[in-house]
Amino acid sequence: MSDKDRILIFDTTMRDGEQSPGASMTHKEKLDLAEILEAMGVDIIEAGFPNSSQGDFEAVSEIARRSKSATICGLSRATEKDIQRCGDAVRHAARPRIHTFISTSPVHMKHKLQMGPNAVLEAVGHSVSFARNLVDDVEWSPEDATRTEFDFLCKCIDAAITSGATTINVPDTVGYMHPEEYGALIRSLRETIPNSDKVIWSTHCHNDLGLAVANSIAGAQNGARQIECTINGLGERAGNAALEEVVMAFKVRGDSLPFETGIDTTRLARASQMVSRITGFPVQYNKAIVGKNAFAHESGIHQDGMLKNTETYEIMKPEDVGVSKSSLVMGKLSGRNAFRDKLKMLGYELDPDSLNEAFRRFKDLADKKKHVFDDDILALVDDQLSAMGERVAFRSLRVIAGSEGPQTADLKVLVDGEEKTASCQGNGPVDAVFNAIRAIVDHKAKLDLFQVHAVTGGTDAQAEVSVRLNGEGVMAVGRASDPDTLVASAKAYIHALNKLEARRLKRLAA
Ligand SMILES: CC(=O)SCCNC(=O)CCNC(=O)[C@H](O)C(C)(C)COP(=O)(O)OP(=O)(O)OC[C@H]1O[C@@H](n2cnc3c(N)ncnc32)[C@H](O)[C@@H]1OP(=O)(O)O
Ligand SMILES: CC(C)C(=O)C(=O)O
Repeated sequence: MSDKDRILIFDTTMRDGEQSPGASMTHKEKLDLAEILEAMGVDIIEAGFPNSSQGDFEAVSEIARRSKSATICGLSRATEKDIQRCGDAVRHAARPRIHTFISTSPVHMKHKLQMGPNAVLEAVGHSVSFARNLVDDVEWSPEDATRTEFDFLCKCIDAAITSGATTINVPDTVGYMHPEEYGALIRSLRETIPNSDKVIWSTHCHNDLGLAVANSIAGAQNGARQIECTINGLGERAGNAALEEVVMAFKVRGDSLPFETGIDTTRLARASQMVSRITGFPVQYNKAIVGKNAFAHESGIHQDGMLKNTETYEIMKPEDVGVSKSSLVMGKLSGRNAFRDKLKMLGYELDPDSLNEAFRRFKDLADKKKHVFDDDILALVDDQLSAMGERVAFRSLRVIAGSEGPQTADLKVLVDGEEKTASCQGNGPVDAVFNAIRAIVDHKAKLDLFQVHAVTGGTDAQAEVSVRLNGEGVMAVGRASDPDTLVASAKAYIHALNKLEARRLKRLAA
């Protein structure tokens, strides 16, 4: 038996989440999402606001019909029509719940509802009793509870409990509270209101100050046993508490947060991707738990630590949230150990000198290029290995190109270790480069083929150039890559020339 207290996870992605501008979901998308949420172990799914439209009514009804284990809930104002419609939708579920609410703060009562406190108090009792006549499970929320006068809040909650509410939710509707305050509010309400132990206390925190998850946890620490949250923290304005963050906080910090949920955390990443796809809201790269970078490490010192023991920089395993593995992202901050590991993964084991040279070239490339992909590294090492021991070695190139002309290439190479330079014009920059090579290394071979490919996507992708030379019946293909197409062209030509020379010598020896 676990000694941890069970926290009910109430997902409101399809109700409060759908209130994010632009996040509306189709009938089919809601059904698919409900299936994922239920399979993940969400205890209560708030599937919509049935009286808001015929479409939402049908979606909530169908989700209720298809539900197996989860409680299916709908939201309604404190009006008979809303509550009746909500009851009609959720009644198809094995476990139906009506959630009804009314504002209790002075600003909401005066300006929005245009009702006095007594009328609101009366509406609380009436709405909850009306809902209780339709279903046994009724949740009541004082909207804007955290800006409500404490005594009035207690009166309203007392009326809701007396009228049959089974869950009391305490919304921080405008995300105004900080954790200590919110926790203290939950505790004071529980300590003040009669029969408070007969209901489940719930949190519903908005993220206007970025404190929604922290406030929800403070709520749990002070007696709340239901947390209302959404996948990816979706929701009105800055959103709600993110389900994945709350759940993983309890899982990872069980030592000091003695709570457990029924969530299968290995399904979190998939749910996040699905919500992002449905709503078209991208998940922020550095979003906790489900962001693209949540398990990615780029700097050398971190990568080195990760290679030695993943616990150095990860407090949870990526597999625990449904991400297949951590990634060491190769970039300008990567170190030699991570680079060596990456090469090993790609099938290369270089001697120390070659590794140093490859690492130097990799850092050069990373300075020029934002993302260094595996294919870039492969091209770079292939390039280096094929250039080893060659007679002609590329040193530098400066090209004048563009519409003004004349296109000119200033080339510097080493031939048998001796530096040679040439400056040549041509019919276009590539022609100028090849003319410069010909001017330095006299040869009769003809250019048979010249091809350029982008190694990866993006305008900063490396160019991979292939050059085929035909020297009196002996063919040689040279390849090289570089972010600069002209440099890659020069290197590929030189590579082909070296191969041709090696073959010619082999022939002579034979
Ligand atoms: C904090 C929250 O997230 S609350 C939930 C927000 N969700 C939604 O609003 C769901 C989508 N909403 C809708 O589809 C529509 O607003 C409806 C169907 C609910 C109501 O539509 P309408 O009847 O056209 O009213 P409208 O939206 O213009 O105004 C809201 C009315 O409800 C009243 N109202 C607001 N909350 C409550 C409440 N909890 N109980 C009773 N009345 C309420 C307002 O005072 C206003 O009344 P008025 O028309 O007499 O001024
Ligand atoms: C209706 C309640 C629960 C709500 O969404 C809020 O106050 O933010």
